Amino acid sequence: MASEANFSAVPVLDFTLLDRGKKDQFIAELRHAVVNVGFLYLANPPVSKELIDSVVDYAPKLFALPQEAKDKLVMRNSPHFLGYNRLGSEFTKGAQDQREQFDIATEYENRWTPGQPDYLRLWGPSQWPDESEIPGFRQTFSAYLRQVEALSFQFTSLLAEALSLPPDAFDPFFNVPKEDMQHRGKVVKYPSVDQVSGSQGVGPHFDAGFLTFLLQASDLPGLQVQNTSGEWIDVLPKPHTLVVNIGKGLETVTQGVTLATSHRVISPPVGSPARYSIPFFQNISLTVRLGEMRLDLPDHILKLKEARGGTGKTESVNFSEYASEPSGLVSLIGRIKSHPDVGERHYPKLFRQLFPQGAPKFGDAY
Ligand SMILES: O=C(O)CCC(=O)C(=O)O
Ligand SMILES: [Fe+2]
Repeated sequence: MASEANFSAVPVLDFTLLDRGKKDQFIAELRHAVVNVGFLYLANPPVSKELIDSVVDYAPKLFALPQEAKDKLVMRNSPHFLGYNRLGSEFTKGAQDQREQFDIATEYENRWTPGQPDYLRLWGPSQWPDESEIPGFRQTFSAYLRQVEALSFQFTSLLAEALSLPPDAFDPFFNVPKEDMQHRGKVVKYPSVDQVSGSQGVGPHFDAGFLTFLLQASDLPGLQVQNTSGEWIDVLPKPHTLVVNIGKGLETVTQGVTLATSHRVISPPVGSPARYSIPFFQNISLTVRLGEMRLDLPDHILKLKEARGGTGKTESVNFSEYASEPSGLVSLIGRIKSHPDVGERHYPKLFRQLFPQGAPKFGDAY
């Protein structure tokens, strides 16, 4: 019997159903999408169209800055793993990813002092390009990330309802107040396959945290998600949508009822322009231990998982620590594995525990 999770397309949910007296329909569609697919398009999201147009417009301009200006913002400068990475500096399961990227984040003032756990240093200021080189970039991206942050919290309430939980059921995973948190974003460039060495934009991986909200900033194919039969399903760009997907953290706390789905990006075809994307990764509090925070899911919801049958094909690495460690440590370990050069410089002790033989040449994206 074909399990329901052998989806052949990513469902589209229209956010305006909520304002049109059709919340029940939205919630039912959301339940189906998070349980059986782990990915959805959110059409007409409550994010300003002007801001979306503006960040899409800025993306190529950011990468067109002189190499020297980009290298000034290199991630190695930052204990918060924020900043620039050149093409080819990340690997996924041993194979080189063909993408260039800037990690940025919502504003956050770091209050770590020596003696406190290292993972409390994970959040902090972004490295922004010079205002004179790309005027308005910082303000525009900060405003965009703020709006997606607000959406992300609204979305976790809707998700709670879809799982027959009270709307505030996910609150214990966030800081109090919720605004006292940092969420991460990226601006990513995938050059066409003839410009790079190989077609792996980014290899198959799971996202780590709670929810990801992805803006596909080019009208190009490339993003694909894997169903439980192992087939790769295209997630072609659709105007006025964000792509939303479940991270391993959320999958863990929902006891696997919601699905973190493996996905990858294939480099754009020969001769085509570069593909740009702008993901937003919703974080959870650095201090929560997910293993201690099971949600009280009702039986009829737990049964949806059995009805679904299988889970994704891609092997999951890096997430076993969620069972016992604070989420901040899980994230920090993931970041050091992805960016060993940053780890070696800013977290030498933990770096040596993870890599007793010294630095690998490249880090693993996941
Ligand atoms: O660029 C994309 O479309 C997806 C990127 C992605 O999956 C990631 O960076 O985690
Ligand atoms: Fe991803």
